[in-house]
Amino acid sequence: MLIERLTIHKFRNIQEADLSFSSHLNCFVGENGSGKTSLLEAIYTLGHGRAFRTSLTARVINHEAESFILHARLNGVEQESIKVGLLKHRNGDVRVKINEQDGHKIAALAQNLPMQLITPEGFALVDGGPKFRRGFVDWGCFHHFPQFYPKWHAIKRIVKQRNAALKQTYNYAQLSVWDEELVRLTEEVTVIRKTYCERLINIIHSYIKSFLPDHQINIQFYPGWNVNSSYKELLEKQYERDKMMGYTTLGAHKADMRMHIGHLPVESILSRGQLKLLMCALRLAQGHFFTSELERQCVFLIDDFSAELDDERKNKLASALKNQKAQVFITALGSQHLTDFQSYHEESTKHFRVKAGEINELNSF
Ligand SMILES: Nc1ncnc2c1ncn2[C@@H]1O[C@H](COP(=O)(O)OP(=O)(O)OP(=O)(O)O)[C@@H](O)[C@H]1O
Repeated sequence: MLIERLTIHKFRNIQEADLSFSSHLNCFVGENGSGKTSLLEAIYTLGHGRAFRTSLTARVINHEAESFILHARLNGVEQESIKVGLLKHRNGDVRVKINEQDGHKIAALAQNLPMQLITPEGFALVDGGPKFRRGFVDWGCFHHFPQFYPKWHAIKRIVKQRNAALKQTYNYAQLSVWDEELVRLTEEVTVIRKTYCERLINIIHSYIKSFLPDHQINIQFYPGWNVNSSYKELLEKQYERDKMMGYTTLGAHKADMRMHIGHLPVESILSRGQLKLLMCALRLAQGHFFTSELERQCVFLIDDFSAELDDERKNKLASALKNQKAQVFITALGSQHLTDFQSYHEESTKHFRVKAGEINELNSF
């Protein structure tokens, strides 16, 4: 769904804001430290329950306030509008409202507001550890397969218990109490991840073809162990090693979406700008998947867009977003950094100036 209207109360340096958005392109321009990224973080928080630069609520509540409140009216194609709200207090209280009804879980916000984030912090998706790509894959699985998260949470709980047990003087027979359930859930979660990745990787390649036509990037889902072996047998075989290491070395908690050029990981070959394009390809592919397969339009949050991309690539990215009919929120220091988005029609674009935490709509820049 898309965000039609957003109100912000006491979020970082934004004291109060009441904003109506375009369902296409929304541009925010302002000096360093004015509050542009804070605005994107407020939107992100409404879709994830937490900000992207910190998971600590206290850091995003305005210094002089006890809580922040975010409200939005969401609209989808041929769908009734939904009102969502989130309050987080310094004392740990969290309230999620949907259509004026309290008591919802954060996951309900996420279901209604699929989002993709393209920021300098997001680089970890391509040059960081497996947990970032695993999180990315799981975000797609969560939206596509409702049964995914309960199973994945159960795996994480069992692995934690198993790791604690490995540090005690258990023998393998005692550990197998956990392993039976772990194997069953791991197989189920792996089927979901694999099914999703197969579809997603095809879409990623179509974007790579456009953004990085000179590179043959091999993308493969890695389930967390060598698939030629049965996970059950492997757990038994690995027992001595796991015991020595003090944790479960193989399993769904080690899954990854590996990206290579030849035999080398992409981060050792591609330039910063190319890695940024690859990150965009991944994010666009997931957005495309949400729109085409789940019929849920995606919101894109893009911060610090101009750095590291040449004009041709910026143009391609802008066109890809336009073709996807995504709702875009983009920030820049000055309007000159947004010229690649000029292909968007004036009537489908809204302009905002951000100054010392105040956000005002303008007729144009
Ligand atoms: N909890 C908070 N309460 C009040 N102000 C805060 C809080 N956290 C951060 N700030 C301030 O909010 C301001 C806006 O930060 P933000 O990151 O949104 O700026 P920006 O416009 O994106 O800047 P840049 O262009 O440099 O990235 C900063 O001056 C920061 O010190």
